[in-house]
Amino acid sequence: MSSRLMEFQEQVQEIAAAISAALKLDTEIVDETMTVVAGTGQIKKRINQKEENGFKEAGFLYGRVLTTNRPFIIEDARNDPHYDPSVLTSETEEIAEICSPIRYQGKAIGVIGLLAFTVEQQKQLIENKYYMLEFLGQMEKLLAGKIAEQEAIKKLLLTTKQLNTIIESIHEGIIAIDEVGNINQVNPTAEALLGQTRKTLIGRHLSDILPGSPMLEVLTTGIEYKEKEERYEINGVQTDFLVSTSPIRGEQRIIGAVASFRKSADVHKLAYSMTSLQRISSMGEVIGNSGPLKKVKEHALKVCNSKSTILITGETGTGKGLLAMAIHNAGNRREGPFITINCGAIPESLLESELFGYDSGAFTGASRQGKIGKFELADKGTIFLDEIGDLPLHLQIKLLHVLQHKEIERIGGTKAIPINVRVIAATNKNLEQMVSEGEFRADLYFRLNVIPMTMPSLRERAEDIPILMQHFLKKHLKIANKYVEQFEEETVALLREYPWPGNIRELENAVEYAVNMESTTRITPASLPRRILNWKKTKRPSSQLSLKKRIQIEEKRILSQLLGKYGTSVSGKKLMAQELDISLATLYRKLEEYDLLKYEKNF
Ligand SMILES: Nc1ncnc2c1ncn2[C@@H]1O[C@H](COP(=O)(O)OP(=O)(O)OP(=O)(O)O)[C@@H](O)[C@H]1O
Repeated sequence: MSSRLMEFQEQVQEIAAAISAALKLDTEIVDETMTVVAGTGQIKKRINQKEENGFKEAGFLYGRVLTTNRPFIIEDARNDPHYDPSVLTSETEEIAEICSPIRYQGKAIGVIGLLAFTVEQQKQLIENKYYMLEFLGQMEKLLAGKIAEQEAIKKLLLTTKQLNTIIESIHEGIIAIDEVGNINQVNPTAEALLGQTRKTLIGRHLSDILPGSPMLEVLTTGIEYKEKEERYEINGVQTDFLVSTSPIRGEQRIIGAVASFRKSADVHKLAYSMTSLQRISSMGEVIGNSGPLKKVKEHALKVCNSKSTILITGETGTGKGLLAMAIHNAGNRREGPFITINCGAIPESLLESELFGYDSGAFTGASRQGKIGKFELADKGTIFLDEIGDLPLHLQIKLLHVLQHKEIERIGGTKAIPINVRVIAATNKNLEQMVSEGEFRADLYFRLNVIPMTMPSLRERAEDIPILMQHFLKKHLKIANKYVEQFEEETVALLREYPWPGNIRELENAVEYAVNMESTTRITPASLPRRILNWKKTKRPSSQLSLKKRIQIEEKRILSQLLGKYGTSVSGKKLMAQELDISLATLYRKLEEYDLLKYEKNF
């Protein structure tokens, strides 16, 4: 690191030359390392060399000035034991010198010396020594002033650089305008949000870029505002921003304003991701290895990157919501939001604004700033419309419009907002029947049903029950902080037989209940919910079923298993028929009889 004096060597040299010219003596200026920073006449050749070998402690002249922080007058250098001994060997030829420390903030940071090389100069120096000391004092002040100025500039440059780095890297758009409203600074985020480069923005009047911006009013009122929702057309698209603006005050008046802004939708998304309890769910979390479930999962992985609408049907609690989330997380939208809306759980009067949002002042009581809807929130992600069968008819029309035109209109809004959202809908209702009864629009049904999927009921995938039981046991032992080793065999047998009308949700609840009730280390049937125990009591034991029924149960089990093995393509069915040694027609009849053809939808 160079010394303070070295940092502006050029100016120091100018001062040295000015002193020399005024006093007709050679001038030498050294820094605290005793390196010659500037010099005139004979000293010039010593510039950048060290005086007294740079050794302050030797106690020679400059070392003494620096360590004692006071001036010295040497009237006869050759006979002064404290002068640099190099004069004795005639390496240096000065014969008298007056020198004074250069102080900055009280500390000696260098020495300024006036040197006499001739007897005449020596005489002049001795005669005017006090005047010269006084003069050196003035020069010292001048140098200290220069250093202070230089340091202030350095500090300012550093602060400006730091501020610029902050502005450049910040994730909010920043625009600064001058006192007449011309843009004089923008950061890269502002360029991205406004869809224009710095080159095209700087120098333009703000009203050309953001017409009607209240930022201009701040120039006259001087009143700042925070987080105001403002709408501008950016490259032909209506975009809402949250803007905060502050005036920049000069000595007497406002000399500009600076605004920071973000896209409203991004702010909402951030708030959503920070507050949502949404779990990360992958296809691996859809537990089960049974043929029917495996097929669904394989199908889901095939369509996860497509933009087409998926309609998942299946009984309540079969994992439709879980599958939707897993599809989202497996696909190329996984970085985007996954937004769920339960069309059956939200009062009809609120559902429309929940889905589509509303503009400020759309209706009495509407918040002044308007509200973003779930479709906008799901931009670049997936919206999961659960219980779609409960969507009222008038909203079915609106949803159809959204699916067809890929844009939404907020309630009370005048402009269409384009959206990029993948729709996954789910229902446990029979939509086809609802369509035939006029309760669900046929056109919407077909729009939704582009990729149909059916979640099998737990009864149809009973072989998954043990693995699900283990999964939920582990989960709820952890939550309840309990220790239970296993299920009693009798418990497993009972849970495998139970028909599970509430499917996996009911199974999970049963395991959770049992974990809480059980006081031994194995889960006994007695700890199961009463409903399941009562079912056992009232049910006819399987051993009492007729032979025909028992054969049917076994036949269905074999058929489902082979469907899982060969798939439902025609060639798969041919192989199945071959293995079972029956005709293809008989196989079809049996699949129909046992309601097994519906899995075709999953392929
Ligand atoms: N295969 C599975 N593996 C693990 N957990 C599952 C599985 N399927 C469902 N679950 C769990 O069961 C519960 C019910 O699932 P989900 O809510 O997805 O069902 P649903 O079919 O959407 O129900 P509804 O029709 O009532 O909305 C959830 O807690 C879910 O995590």
